[in-house]
Amino acid sequence: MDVSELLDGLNDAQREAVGSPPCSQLILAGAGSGKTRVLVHRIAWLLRVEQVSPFSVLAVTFTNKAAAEMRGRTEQLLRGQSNGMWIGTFHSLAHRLLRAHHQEAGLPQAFQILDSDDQIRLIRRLIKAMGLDEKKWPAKQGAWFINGNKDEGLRPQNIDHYDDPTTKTWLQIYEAYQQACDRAGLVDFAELLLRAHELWLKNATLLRHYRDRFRHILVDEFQDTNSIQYAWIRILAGDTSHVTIVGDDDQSIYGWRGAKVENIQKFLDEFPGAKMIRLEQNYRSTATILKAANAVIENNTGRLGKELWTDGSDGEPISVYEAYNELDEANYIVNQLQQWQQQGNALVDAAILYRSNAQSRVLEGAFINSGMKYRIYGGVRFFERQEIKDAMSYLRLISNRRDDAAFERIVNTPTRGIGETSLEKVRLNAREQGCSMWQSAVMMVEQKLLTGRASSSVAKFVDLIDFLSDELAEKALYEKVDVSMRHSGLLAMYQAEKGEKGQTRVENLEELVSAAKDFVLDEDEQDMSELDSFLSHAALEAGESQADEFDDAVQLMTMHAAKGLEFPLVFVPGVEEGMFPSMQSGEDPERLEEERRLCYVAMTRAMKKLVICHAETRRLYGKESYNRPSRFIREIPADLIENVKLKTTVQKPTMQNRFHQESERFDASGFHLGQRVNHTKFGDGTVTNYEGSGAQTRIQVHFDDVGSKWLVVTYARLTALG
Ligand SMILES: Nc1ncnc2c1ncn2[C@@H]1O[C@H](COP(=O)(O)OP(=O)(O)OP(=O)(O)O)[C@@H](O)[C@H]1O
Ligand SMILES: [Mg+2]
Repeated sequence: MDVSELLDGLNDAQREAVGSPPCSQLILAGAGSGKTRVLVHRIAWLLRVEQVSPFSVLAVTFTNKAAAEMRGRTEQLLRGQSNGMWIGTFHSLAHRLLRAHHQEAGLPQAFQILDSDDQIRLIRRLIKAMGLDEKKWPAKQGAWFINGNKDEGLRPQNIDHYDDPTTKTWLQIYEAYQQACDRAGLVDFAELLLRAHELWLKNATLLRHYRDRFRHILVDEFQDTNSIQYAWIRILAGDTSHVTIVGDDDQSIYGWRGAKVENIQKFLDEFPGAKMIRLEQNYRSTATILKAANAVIENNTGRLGKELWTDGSDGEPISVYEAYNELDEANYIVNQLQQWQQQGNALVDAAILYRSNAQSRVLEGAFINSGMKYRIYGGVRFFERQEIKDAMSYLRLISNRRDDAAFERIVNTPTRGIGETSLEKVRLNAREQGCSMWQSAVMMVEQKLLTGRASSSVAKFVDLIDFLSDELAEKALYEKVDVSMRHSGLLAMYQAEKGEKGQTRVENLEELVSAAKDFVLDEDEQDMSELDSFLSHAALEAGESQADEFDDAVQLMTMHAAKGLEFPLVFVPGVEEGMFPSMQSGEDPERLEEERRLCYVAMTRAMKKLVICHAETRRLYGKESYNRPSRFIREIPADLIENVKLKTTVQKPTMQNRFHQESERFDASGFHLGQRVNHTKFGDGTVTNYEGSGAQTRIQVHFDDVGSKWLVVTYARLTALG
């Protein structure tokens, strides 16, 4: 057998990691040093050379996208199927386990996943039902408390409240929430992991079975595992399995969500035989990018310490663009991308990585204006869109009547004349009876506990769901989706919604039918109903694969979502104090260091060219702020930077250039962003924004006395000052 291709194209340290006999290993190395590549080759090596059965391999990665890639690349190296291997995220693997052993885990067969949005809604309702003031007890904070404790493996009874009244109340909320979830057969993301862990703690036979099976466990991005994830791997491995972990302490960016970089040290303590391998050559980035990233991360303390070098060329300097405001920044990026395209490059090779999702809106605006294609990872993802969640809720309720979150979402969507008062009665009754909303509704109709109109509306809703579930029992999955959205009136409701938005929603619903048509059960899920499997996939994979996957489009995502990925051209907008590092982290040394690691992650995604932008003023969340460039820019050695200070200019339409719009760019007689101007009525001000072109150009001026106004340049009779 020719296995040389498994080692060809690897350096010595990488070969050692890939080709050693089965053992536990820690591969600790910086960004772009080939950790993920080693992991994939290692799996292939175990299967092809060590003749390990694919059934004995469990591999964990960070996103579904990475998991799909890992499976694809392994199959390529194996020239065939990797059937039997478990590859996935912690969440998807835990989910798989719970599906297979729902009884042992104390879950109903049709249990559903509660996503974070629904989780917050449920908590909000419970807080209200407990008679607490929502302002003092925000649902989001409740979710934080609950998830944070679950990530540490803590149930309410394990948490000490030290007689602190605040903690006591949060605990009560946690308890009420857990009861509601258990009653409804709902499992949130953190619960997936906690239950999967408890399943093994409680069930020795099951644990033994899986321990015997998974003799080879491999974990990518190990620096971002939290306590429960570590515990889950630890108990599964026991003393017999070989565990390979791969990580980089400098890329630990989920501390805020409970990730523990200390798990690396813990691993070394608990697997004393583990081999430690360091990779030091970076194959991803130019020397310039690498030097810059190294210089930034050096400002952190307590690092495990790694040196990265490359024998690649210096490449281009890092561009730092000083924008006037966020619109100027977006326009600049679009311009640069147009040039990139003109040079014969593909858009898909470029990415924009931002600190916060809210930054994408302005960028999207600029892309739409210019007609350039873009794809957002993570924003409002397909399966998280309102209309999709509505449609899925019908399916969820058809599959599981106890799903209160689904019930709440659709009982009056489209409107059926079931008011908040009646619903409140149904809720109250459900609480008193300790039953689901559905049961409570049925009971109240039967016992005539609701007023006439509400009662008949609720009865109709109950009949509708019962009818759908009978009618659709034998139908194909896509028909279930199609018929339920038509019959329930959901489709008609969105068809009646006017304008672009309504149309997009209808298109999305149609897309959902196609998604159902394309859906195939995984080989290991054959014992599950197609519908349940579809619902879980939707919740777990929300949007990671998008409809327009094959279009050439710029990729937009948060820095967090970019982990493990690489792109020839990377833009990082909004690198300002208060944005990045964020306002809250500026003062707190630990959080500041996590922001710096995030900066390191963002910079090291770039292969050839890195462009950093900052704006003098920025409007975000409806507020205007004036920010200094981020300290992270100052931490980059000046000789690696090329400063760009091209302010985008606004075209001033004159009678002449209405007909020759392209011909006249701004010159000394026109306006540009930041320009001081005078208006006969409003006085002096500064140009802060513009949109449109030619005679339609509108500019926004912030007047010293009367604040911001939008003006059509042609009519505004503005004069330039200075
Ligand atoms: N020995 C090698 N020769 C040539 N290219 C390599 C080698 N090792 C890795 N690469 C390439 O370098 C790039 C980075 O590799 P990889 O993504 O595995 O790094 P990583 O350490 O996992 O990075 P990150 O920390 O960002 O996850 C990839 O394009 C990979 O194909
Ligand atoms: Mg990687």
